[in-house]
Amino acid sequence: MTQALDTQKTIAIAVSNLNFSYPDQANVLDNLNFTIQQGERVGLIGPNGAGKTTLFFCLCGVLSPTSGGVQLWGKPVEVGQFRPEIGLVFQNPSDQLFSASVWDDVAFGPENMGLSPDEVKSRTQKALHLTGVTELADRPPHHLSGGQKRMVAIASVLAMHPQAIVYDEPSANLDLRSRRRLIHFLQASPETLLISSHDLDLILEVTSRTLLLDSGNLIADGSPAEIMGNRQMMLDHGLEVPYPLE
Ligand SMILES: Nc1ncnc2c1ncn2[C@@H]1O[C@H](COP(=O)(O)OP(=O)(O)OP(=O)(O)O)[C@@H](O)[C@H]1O
Repeated sequence: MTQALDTQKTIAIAVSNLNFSYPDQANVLDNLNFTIQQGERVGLIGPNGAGKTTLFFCLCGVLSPTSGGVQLWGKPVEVGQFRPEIGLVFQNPSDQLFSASVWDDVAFGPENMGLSPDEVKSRTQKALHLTGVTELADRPPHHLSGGQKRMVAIASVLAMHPQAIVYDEPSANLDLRSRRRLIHFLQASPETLLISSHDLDLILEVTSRTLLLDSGNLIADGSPAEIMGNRQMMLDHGLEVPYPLE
């Protein structure tokens, strides 16, 4: 009994019989089942339109599944209910940044969690420091470069102290130096991570388990080498074996 409870405690994300259809697009997610253990670092790969972003929106309660569901640490996700234990870094950081200054954007989450002004300040400072954007604190987010916006968007999520973070295409539009910095940052991140990307080298460097999604179906779930090194399977799903696995 105790052992069963302990095992359950370590499951951070549980997806059960998850189906999702948009009003004009049926079966975008087709009966997905998987769990992610606390502390795991998982890469989600798949061609354009596979359903990766839709899955992330279901995990974070932005979209309500057509049937089935998601549990975070054993508690069902309800659409629209704020779950501070999971954070979502959007594909386009501009979708996440809306305040007059970087500081205000990063402080927004902790403020809305009802934390004391001292705690909000301390979390904001720490998140800006961790992401290396302290010097941008007074700048308007819409004046920043793509790479700077990305790190501010990550800071705004970190300030809420989530235990799991879902990153949607985190290296999109980053130059080589910013991408390398992001990879180092992700490698040092202590949270449970689920990262979707077409940048398979990043997935290889940062994660230790790969989920392959295509047409809303979970095609494969295994080690990065086993999945991304499988030339035929990668080709069948519009992907290529990343260079280090060739
Ligand atoms: N708001 C929407 N309304 C209707 N259909 C949508 C909507 N958003 C996405 N879709 C459709 O759902 C499917 C999955 O899209 P989704 O954005 O989840 O895929 P993705 O794997 O994240 O793709 P990409 O790699 O191109 O970002 C696609 O066929 C897409 O056209």
